[in-house]
Amino acid sequence: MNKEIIKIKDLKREFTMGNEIVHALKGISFSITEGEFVTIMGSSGSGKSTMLNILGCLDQPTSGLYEIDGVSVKDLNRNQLATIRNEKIGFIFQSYNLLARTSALENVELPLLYNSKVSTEERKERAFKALEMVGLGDRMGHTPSQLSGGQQQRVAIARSLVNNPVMILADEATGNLDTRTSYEIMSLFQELNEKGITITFVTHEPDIATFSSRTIVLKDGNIIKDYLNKDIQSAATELASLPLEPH
Ligand SMILES: Nc1ncnc2c1ncn2[C@@H]1O[C@H](COP(=O)(O)OP(=O)(O)OP(=O)(O)O)[C@@H](O)[C@H]1O
Repeated sequence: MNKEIIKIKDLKREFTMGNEIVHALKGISFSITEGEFVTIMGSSGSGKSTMLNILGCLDQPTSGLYEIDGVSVKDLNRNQLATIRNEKIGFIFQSYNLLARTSALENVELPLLYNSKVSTEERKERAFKALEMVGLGDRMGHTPSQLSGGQQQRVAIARSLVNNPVMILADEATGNLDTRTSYEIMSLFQELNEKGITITFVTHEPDIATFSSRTIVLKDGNIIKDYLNKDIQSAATELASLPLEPH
């Protein structure tokens, strides 16, 4: 059986707004095992960002268990959380978050700059290999403005891979791309997943979710569906039956 990368049990996140308590996550439980490609989907206000922030160790739950790669994040201090973020998770954002005047290769090298055990030579070699994995080996000297949106997102994906994280966490990673480029990026995620990379992808777009192998649907802070996308047709049928409001 594959290793559990994410384990969440009865996870709650509450926010205080004046005299009111907002129950953003109402007692969620699920696991993600090594090699899975999971979409967390839901309409606006369903709890996706709250979930993502907790998964990425940017926020802590009010109660419940969250373990990543066997480490319980509860009670970890700031430095320990930062180490988990740097070493165990590769982040990908909607707006790529690349340094503007810096080449693709240097952008991909960034996560390794903080690792004193990696020599300059090894850093460049690993960054180049990551760029090759996303099909941009021939663009390593280009700055972001010399690349298309899809290519910029590929650089960001290479950057997320370079540290060999246990999981990639993508936040609306196709949100700035046209439909064709979005599908190309999702096909790239599928290729990476076939190489064994564990992916958790947050989106509000049902057609994007069909590229993953499993979909977890949130509504009002609860999981209302958690199913395997055995094929595109069954995924589409499942998604069509969901009570999702437009975003
Ligand atoms: N810092 C906060 N303070 C108070 N309430 C919050 C806070 N963050 C989120 N919430 C509330 O928690 C609920 C879930 O919000 P969340 O941002 O996680 O939803 P979402 O699915 O990511 O929505 P969107 O797709 O619009 O970003 C909402 O009711 C929201 O208003």
